[in-house]
Amino acid sequence: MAATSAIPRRGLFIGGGWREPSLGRRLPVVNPATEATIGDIPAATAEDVELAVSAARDAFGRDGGRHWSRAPGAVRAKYLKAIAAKIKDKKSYLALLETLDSGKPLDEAAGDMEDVAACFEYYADLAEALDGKQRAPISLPMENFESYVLKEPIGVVGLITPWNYPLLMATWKVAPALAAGCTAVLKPSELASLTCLELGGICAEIGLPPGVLNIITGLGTEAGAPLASHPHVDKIAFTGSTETGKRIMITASQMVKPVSLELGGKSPLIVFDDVDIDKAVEWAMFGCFANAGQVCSATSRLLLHEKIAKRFLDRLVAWAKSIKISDPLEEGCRLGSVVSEGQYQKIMKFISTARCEGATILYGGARPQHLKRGFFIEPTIITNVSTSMQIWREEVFGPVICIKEFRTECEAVELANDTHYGLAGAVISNDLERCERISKAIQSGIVWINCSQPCFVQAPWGGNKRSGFGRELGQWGLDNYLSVKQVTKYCSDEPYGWYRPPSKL
Ligand SMILES: NC(=O)c1ccc[n+]([C@@H]2O[C@H](COP(=O)([O-])OP(=O)(O)OC[C@H]3O[C@@H](n4cnc5c(N)ncnc54)[C@H](O)[C@@H]3O)[C@@H](O)[C@H]2O)c1
Ligand SMILES: C[N+](C)(C)CC=O
Repeated sequence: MAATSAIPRRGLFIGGGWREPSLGRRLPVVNPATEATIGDIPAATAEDVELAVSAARDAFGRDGGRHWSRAPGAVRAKYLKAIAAKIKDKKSYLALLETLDSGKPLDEAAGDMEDVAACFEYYADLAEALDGKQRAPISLPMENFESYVLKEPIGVVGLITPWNYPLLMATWKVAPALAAGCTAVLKPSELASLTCLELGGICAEIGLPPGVLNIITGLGTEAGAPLASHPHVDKIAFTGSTETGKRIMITASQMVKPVSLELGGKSPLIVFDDVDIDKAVEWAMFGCFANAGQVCSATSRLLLHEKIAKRFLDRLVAWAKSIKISDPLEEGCRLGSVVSEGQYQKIMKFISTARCEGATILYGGARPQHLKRGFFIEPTIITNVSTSMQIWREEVFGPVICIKEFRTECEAVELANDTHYGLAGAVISNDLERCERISKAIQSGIVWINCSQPCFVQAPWGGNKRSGFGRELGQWGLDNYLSVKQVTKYCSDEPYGWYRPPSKL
């Protein structure tokens, strides 16, 4: 079957079924590796948001919540496990769609699908465990009172997600939200929505109660903004750029609506002079060239100890030259295209500005000569960078690494923290005590020691500073969708005794 004939034509997934968008508009889907239009997705607007929120609200309260929001966790777990099983069955097909939509190598997309299934399974287990954690007693200093805590689903949640790991980033929100008993409206990125729409098909196949998950595709301004401002949405969980995150926060503040924000980054990787250079080079490459550098936590600022800088850069260039850049469907591809023409232009502009500001493009910086079509960019290594340059300060979200040297540990930490962002950081050294010191000193939500980027569903994920707040994954991911209620009981037979009783008639 030709790859493009695999693109299904979907509607919006609302109330358990497919609907055409109210205004009948659709957006083209462009394969960024070939520049060919391969399909289209529905363009939802405020009218569709209204329908989706209403379906989610009905599902939340249906029959007093007995079938979903107040059902035993084991009931919700059964659905989450069924979704995971379907994802595994359809892994190759979903990976193909993800690659055609986003340009990422097929191997990477297949790995993402495994992570998607694992995330649904993980939150199925947490949904089952939730009931056993209810009514946790609180120890009080007064014997005539007893208190316990209930964890309740927040309500209808709006989930707005980006294009770099389309189905995986959506799953990090959908799985815990559903496990908690919330009902949801998911708005994936207009640049890559195909696999999220397929998730709608899977929900229908496994018989998820209608309205529990609704999926609306469309532009941020037309579909995302009305979702964020909707008065019947109880929380917004957002992953995307810091600029959009700020807008969402302003909108949500009007209704004092809780938000969690997973935003951009400009993360450092510090490499000391006591390391195996080739091993460290591979982590540096994985940290900034995997997924064509379109990774929120990419370690795109490389800090090299001056004693190894020259040797390290020679090896980095040699390794970078050996990366297979090709159509992402080709076996062994390790660098596909970036997601869109807009992203391609944006990255190229960053590179040309770096050059104009006096930085050296040590390697790459252009379209690979053997690829005449598609939004491909060579892995790009930039040196002679000063801390005031745009390339040092701003998130590129492309296969571009910039490098500075340091002499002392103190200088390395200062350079690492010289950013408004605070998502991740990494250190490579054989001195583990030094690594521990640095992991405490780096101002970020995630620190990797002797590696960069590994990500586990059990461990918390999220940033500090302008990288956002709130944590996804692990138990923290479930807590994002639970509201904590204190229940306190007076349990003495005696009157309280604060007021004097009125005299009897
Ligand atoms: N911290 C993390 O875990 C994490 C993970 C992945 C990506 N990211 C960040 O995401 C960014 C790249 O993703 P992107 O380009 O899709 O980001 P983006 O902010 O452009 O878009 C993200 C989502 O927000 C929607 N949106 C846009 N404008 C909106 C508005 N006014 N109101 C409501 N919704 C709106 C978009 O349609 C999309 O669904 C990078 O900055 C990256 O670092 C962060
Ligand atoms: C969290 N991760 C690395 C899968 C995607 C961030 O962009």
